[in-house]
Formats: sequence, C-alpha cells, structure tokens
Amino acid sequence: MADPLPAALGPLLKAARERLAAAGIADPALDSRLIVEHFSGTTRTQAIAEPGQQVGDAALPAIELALRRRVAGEPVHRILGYREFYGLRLSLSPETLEPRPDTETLVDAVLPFVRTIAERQGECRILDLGTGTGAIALPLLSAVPVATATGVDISPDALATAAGNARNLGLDGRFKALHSNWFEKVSGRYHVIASNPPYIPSREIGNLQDEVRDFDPHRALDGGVDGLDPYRVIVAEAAGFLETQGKVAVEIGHTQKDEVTGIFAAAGYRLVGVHSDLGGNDRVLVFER
Ligand SMILES: C[S@@+](CC[C@H](N)C(=O)[O-])C[C@H]1O[C@@H](n2cnc3c(N)ncnc32)[C@H](O)[C@@H]1O
Repeated sequence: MADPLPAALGPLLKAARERLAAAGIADPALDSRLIVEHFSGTTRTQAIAEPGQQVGDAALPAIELALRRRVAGEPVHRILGYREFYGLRLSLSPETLEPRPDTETLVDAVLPFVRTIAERQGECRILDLGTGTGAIALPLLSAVPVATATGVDISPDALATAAGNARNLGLDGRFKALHSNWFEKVSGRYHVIASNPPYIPSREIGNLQDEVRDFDPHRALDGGVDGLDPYRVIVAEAAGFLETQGKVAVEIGHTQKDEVTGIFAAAGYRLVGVHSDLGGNDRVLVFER
C-alpha cells in the first residue's frame, strides 16, 4: 500500500514522481507533473513559487487514481484525456489514436502548399482520410484561415471527438466530419488529400509496446497483412477526388518508403517530397500526378 499523498504542492509533486519512478515509468518527472497540474488545476510556476500551497480537496483522490492508472501502464495522455499536437489541445476518446509527434511532420510537409493555394485561390480544400482526433486537418485549418477540411473516419466515436475538437478550437465552421469507409461517401475535389492510415502489419500488432497495443484502437493501427492495404485503397481512388496539381501526402512506417512509392508510382503518381521525423526516419511521402 503506497503512503498517502501530501496535500502541499511541492511535496505532492515529489511523492508522485517517486511513485512513478519506483514503478519503472520511463519519464516519471514529466508524467507526475502533467498529472498533478491537470487534476489540481495548478501550474509549474505555482509549484516553484509556492511549493507549500495546498491542493483542493477533490484533487488528491483524483491524483491518487491517476497515478495508479499510470503505474498500471495506461499512457499519461489517455489518463488526462487530451494531448497537445502542433500547439493545439486535442481531446482523445477510446477510438482515437493518440496523435504522435511523427504526424506533425505531415502537417509541416503540406502546410506551405496549403498556404500557397490559399493565397492564390482564396481557398484550399483538404481531405483528411482517417482523421481520428482531427490531428492533421485541425492544425492546417488553424494555420490557414481560408482553408476548409473534410475529416473522414470509419469510427463514429473518432468523428464525434474530431468534431468536438474542431468546436473547442473555433474551427467547426470550416471542418466537416464525414463517416465513410475511406472514399465511399466522399464527394468533391481537394487540393490536398492527406492521410496517416493504419500501417502496422497485422501480425506485428502483438509485438507493439504495451502502451500502444493495449490503449490505441487496433482499427487505427492494423494495415492488413503487409501493412499497406490502406495505401492501395487510397491510391486506387484518390485521382477522382484530387484537384489538378493537387498533392497526396501520406505518413508511412519507417521501412515502407520504397513499397509505398511503388504503389503510388504504379498508379501514375510522382514522388515529390520525402520528409523525415525527429528521429531521422522517412515518415511522410508527398505525391503528385
Ligand atoms: C493511424 S490513425 C490516424 C489518426 C489521426 N489522423 C492521427 O494522425 O493521429 C488511422 C485512422 O484511420 C481510421 N480508419 C481505419 N480504417 C478506416 C477506413 N476503412 N475508412 C476510414 N477511416 C479508417 C481509424 O479509425 C483511425 O482514426
């Protein structure tokens, strides 16, 4: 049985950090700080300036429960219920992937093109296939005020979360959440078709890190036998929805560049951009027809 948590902010942070460190959590300092700040409504500055400040009565049991969930292996952002992505706070739900920094590479890769189209044409239409939390579409809309986006997902829960995120960010007037199996219900033409599709080969799902395998929805991960099924579907249909000189940008697994390029090349697409993630892996490919 763990010792009761102290109510003063400084000692509370220390006790929380020690609890997570003792359980072998990879980044106990960060996770304990996120948990304590979130559930006590305090800030880092307060912890430094007023370490003796007492947290509210409701905070301690909430922090205790959150620490237990973290010790049991639940990712810290699932416990908080949100994650910062490209400077935006995105709520998570059971059927959304927790957006990863790797995917910020995709936003960076298409943002200059979205800006150029918006400046030239006064609009830019974006199709985000497999939108999840809205992680690709919403930062683009936030950065480019005349852009509009349709976020497609097969999961109604994910779509409700994406729509809620758009609302919270004041972007709902330019974001449409569309329930569709890839292009099935999509209409119109888009300057950018972007996707971070599921790309893990089915047989590798069981070998993923516990935090991914046990808490990210498998529908967001499983790309079929070789992990490439969604790219085949996207490439087979994208041309019918792409504006002339539009771009298709996809996130890939770090070993998939040649295979995905081959799939697009066979359908008449040219590779016009390869973007690396922060770890130096090939992470995003951009194609034109
Ligand atoms: C890897 S997640 C990406 C989520 C989000 N775009 C991100 O980058 O964080 C893939 C998404 O594709 C969705 N998805 C899977 N199969 C789909 C299908 N057949 N049609 C539409 N969306 C699908 C999943 O529900 C999931 O939200």
